[in-house]
Amino acid sequence: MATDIPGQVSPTTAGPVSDGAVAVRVEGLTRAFDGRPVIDRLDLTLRPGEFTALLGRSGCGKSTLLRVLAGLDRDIEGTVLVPKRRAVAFQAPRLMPWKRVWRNVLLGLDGKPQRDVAEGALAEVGLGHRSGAWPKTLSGGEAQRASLARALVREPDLLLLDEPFGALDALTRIKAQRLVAELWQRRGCAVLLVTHDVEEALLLADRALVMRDGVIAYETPVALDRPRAVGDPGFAALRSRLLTELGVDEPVPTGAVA
Ligand SMILES: Nc1ncnc2c1ncn2[C@@H]1O[C@H](COP(=O)(O)OP(=O)(O)OP(=O)(O)O)[C@@H](O)[C@H]1O
Repeated sequence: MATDIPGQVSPTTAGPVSDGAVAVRVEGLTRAFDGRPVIDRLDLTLRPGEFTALLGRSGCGKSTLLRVLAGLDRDIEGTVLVPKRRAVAFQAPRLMPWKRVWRNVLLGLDGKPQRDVAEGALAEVGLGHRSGAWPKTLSGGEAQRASLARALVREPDLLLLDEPFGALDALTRIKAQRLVAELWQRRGCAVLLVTHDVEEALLLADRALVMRDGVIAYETPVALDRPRAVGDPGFAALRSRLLTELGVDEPVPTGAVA
């Protein structure tokens, strides 16, 4: 199931990954820009069906890592093994304005465009009725759902999400988070979600990673029952720990004596 993304400098060999126990295996990954390594001998394993959130301060290399896993950046050293079937959705929905929504969903797929396949994916994200619409007539949330449908139609074993809710208003964002949780539970694919939002990570993920200094510097399982709520027992302790790892001090609650 795994496929190798060769680095420009000959990659080191990885162990067997097609045993079904691993969806992604990254070993000793390095990516430098202008001689400065942004990712520096990073190791990472994702299990099939696992929902993982990737946190980290701005500029730490989260998107760079995601682009490598998506196969969009091959100028790397180290070993990257990922499933062949993978899809990515970015913060900007990246719809082609001159193509109707259903054609956008099928963009880049091989074979004859099958509208019913696109409409199946659009229905899954609650957008079946907008299949024939032009992208400019969609709201921000609808465009983001179309972008998710474009990812789903690829039937990914690995879904890569780069801050897909970042530009949405608070209410639309909550709905989009619920949709992703539903899709993940239905599809059973591994998900790697890049987010700035600790609460979002804890609402959705099985495991949260913190990237720092070019590596995964901290990780924790998120062993909270689903569906989750911010007020759940255990939530606050995990949030506080993750914020500390991100170098953010939690505000002292109003009325508390510092
Ligand atoms: N194509 C590029 N050329 C040069 N530098 C780059 C390139 N892409 C990324 N970088 C640099 O690599 C570092 C990591 O960028 P990246 O976008 O991966 O960070 P990030 O953690 O996703 O940040 P943010 O949370 O702000 O989106 C930054 O310093 C960025 O300027």
